[in-house]
Amino acid sequence: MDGRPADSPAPAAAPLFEARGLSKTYRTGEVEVQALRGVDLDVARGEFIVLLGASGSGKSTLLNILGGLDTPTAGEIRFAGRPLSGASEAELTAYRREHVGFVFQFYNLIPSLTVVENVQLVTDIARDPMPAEEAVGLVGLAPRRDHFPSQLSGGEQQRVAIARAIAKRPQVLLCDEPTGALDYQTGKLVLEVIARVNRELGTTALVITHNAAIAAMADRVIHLGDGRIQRIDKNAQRLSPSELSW
Ligand SMILES: Nc1ncnc2c1ncn2[C@@H]1O[C@H](COP(=O)(O)OP(=O)(O)OP(=O)(O)O)[C@@H](O)[C@H]1O
Repeated sequence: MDGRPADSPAPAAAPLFEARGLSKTYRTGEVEVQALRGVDLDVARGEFIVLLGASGSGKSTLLNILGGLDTPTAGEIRFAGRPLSGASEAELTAYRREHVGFVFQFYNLIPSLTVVENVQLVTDIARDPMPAEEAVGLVGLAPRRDHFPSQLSGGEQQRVAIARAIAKRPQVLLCDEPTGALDYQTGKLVLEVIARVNRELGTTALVITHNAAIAAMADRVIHLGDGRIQRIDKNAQRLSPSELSW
């Protein structure tokens, strides 16, 4: 992507992500929407970041560009020192497959497969996965490993989705409103799992939420507004989800 062989070591000191002047304009017929307007951001390896902002402020657009699901209209984005902007579709697909775990509001599990089989879908094709059973254990679902999604609660299904996302040992976990469809207690359990993955596996985590209380879990809180970073708060101390209330 930048002239170095794809498997050459990245500069050790490079942040995991470096975004410079990142802009995104969507054009639908005559209508133009500027979803991002010049975002500059570095994300350190192992960081836990929460993204807050009103509906339409550009949170998902930013997350999708970081995850290689979308491309910027202008600006630069680097992952571990290598540019993602300008990468081909095939390079972005390889990047997503090897390095990025996604968790969305809805779980997208295969109904006819058990918990462990849903995770094996990923471990079967990943380069250096953990055993599917280990991922299922990490999210606390070992006793439910042979159950089907319809036999699980929403929070349990979301934990399967997290197990599926982390089983390939991605460097980054990108979560777009992971607790959006869950009640309070269940949402906390899911957040505990994301915090555990960040802590125990060192996986960098970026979490979009509408719930400002969740911000206390993060190392840094990025407030987006109108396609721009309005403010970045740093937490001196991170709280665990069990210490949060909303
Ligand atoms: N594929 C698209 N085509 C056209 N406009 C889009 C597209 N995706 C996003 N937008 C527009 O870009 C802006 C930013 O959208 P984005 O989804 O990033 O916001 P968000 O902060 O994640 O919002 P929400 O909290 O509602 O999910 C919005 O005005 C949205 O309508």
